Amino acid sequence: MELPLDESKFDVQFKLWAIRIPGQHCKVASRILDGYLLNKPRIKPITEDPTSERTRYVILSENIQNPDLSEIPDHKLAELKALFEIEVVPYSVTLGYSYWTADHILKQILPSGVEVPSSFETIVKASGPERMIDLGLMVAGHIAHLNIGDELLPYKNVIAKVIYDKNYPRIQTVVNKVGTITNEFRVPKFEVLAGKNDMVTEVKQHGANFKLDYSLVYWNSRLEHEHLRLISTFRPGEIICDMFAGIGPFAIPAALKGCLVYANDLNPDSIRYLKINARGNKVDDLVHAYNMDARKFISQLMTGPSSNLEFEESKSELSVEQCTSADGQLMANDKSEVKQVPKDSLSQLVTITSSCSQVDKHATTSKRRSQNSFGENGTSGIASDVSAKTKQGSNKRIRSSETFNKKPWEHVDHVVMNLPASALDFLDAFRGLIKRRYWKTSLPLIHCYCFKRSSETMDFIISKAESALGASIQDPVFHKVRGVAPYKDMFCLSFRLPEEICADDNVNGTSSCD
Ligand SMILES: C[S@@+](CC[C@H](N)C(=O)[O-])C[C@H]1O[C@@H](n2cnc3c(N)ncnc32)[C@H](O)[C@@H]1O
Repeated sequence: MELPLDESKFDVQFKLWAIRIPGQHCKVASRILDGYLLNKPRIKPITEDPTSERTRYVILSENIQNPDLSEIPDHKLAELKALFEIEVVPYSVTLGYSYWTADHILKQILPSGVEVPSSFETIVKASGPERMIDLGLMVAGHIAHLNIGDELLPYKNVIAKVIYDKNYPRIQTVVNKVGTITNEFRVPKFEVLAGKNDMVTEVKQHGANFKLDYSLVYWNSRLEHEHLRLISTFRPGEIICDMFAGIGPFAIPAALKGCLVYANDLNPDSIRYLKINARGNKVDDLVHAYNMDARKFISQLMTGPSSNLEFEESKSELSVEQCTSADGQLMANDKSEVKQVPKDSLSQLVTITSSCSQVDKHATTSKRRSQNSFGENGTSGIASDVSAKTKQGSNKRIRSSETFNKKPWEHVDHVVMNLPASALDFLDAFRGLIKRRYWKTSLPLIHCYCFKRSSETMDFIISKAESALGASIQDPVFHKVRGVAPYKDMFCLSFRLPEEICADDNVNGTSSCD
């Protein structure tokens, strides 16, 4: 059984020497003794003299072991003696649990050979975006998420307590992932090891705020840079289709940048939070949220006007605030009106936000969206904020309006598919989907996330994608997102949808893919 943490075990007493000096000489004395003073983080080497208000103690380094100060060069001592009479006194300092850093404490608790990362302190110091540190530790809002391996499981409570104690109040809940993720929503099971049992938190990423229930929806702070990278390739006014949107880490920032986003997720809780976040970030008019299987979503969205007639009709009926139930059927509107949507009807393709045909509204929205921290025109990230803020003029707004007037079976710029374990398989949904007789411009760019084992080649990944699409891919671009295991990396495969996937909608006797 795991023993409780005995904090007194970390007490370390330092027996030191100090010089008692008149208060007015503190500054000059510390200059003269530079290099010979106690040098410990957060401990001041000049301190009160408990016996007199007129004098101070200058605490000397632990390297000074003799009261005759023989380790200090004579000329420095002579300089001091010219100012005041040197009086050396014993001084003892006890540094305890509250003083030591998390990595210092964990190094002492955990078995030898277990590597405690030196970067552990980043969790304390990180004031900006969430950071990943070792021990399987990830931070989302007030939650520290551990992924403790079998070897360290006997120490899980102590590890959690140290993380909690050393990072409170920034961290208020420490959880450990239990078992492996088996559900299709990619949400782990957690046990709370320290702090309050509160899994609803808020995360800020590059100017957007995300609210989420960490126990109900997928969230991975380690994808922050990838979200930013991909979004930086979107331009204001573009139309984005996010097939596996989660709570919106692509969708919301893209909308903040002035894109129109069709965002879908199978998890009703993700869609509930996506809507909350769209509204919280004031982009609910640019984010259209859907709750269904991605294949069904993309085919209903892009097939053509016939399937979307009902899609359009259903939009006005449905609502904003809630859209939850196990099968995603039960939806409630702003005024808490609850509607039952017939299962398997086209009405499942429900937009939960206001209509995308409000062109004027979008024009102004695009203007407003330029006031955010996302880069544009392929520039990466925060550095381009300033240009995004200043450059976006009326031309862009007009262009945005025109683009937003197009239907998703006429024009989509980017399709995001972030379900790395199986997104490649979902590419079959594009076979025969787009009808050239409706489609107005070049086909969309697909950004399909996947895992690649070290035994696999890029060609193998492409051949998987091509066989799902039933067409060959030109000029594929691979971007390595991150290593997920020693022999497994996550990649983003980007390519333009090949013309061959267009439906053979040979209405007038000619191929409409021409
Ligand atoms: C890896 S997460 C990505 C979420 C988000 N795009 C991000 O970058 O953080 C994959 C998401 O796909 C959703 N999902 C899983 N299977 C799905 C399916 N068949 N259709 C639609 N969404 C699905 C999950 O609920 C989850 O939110």
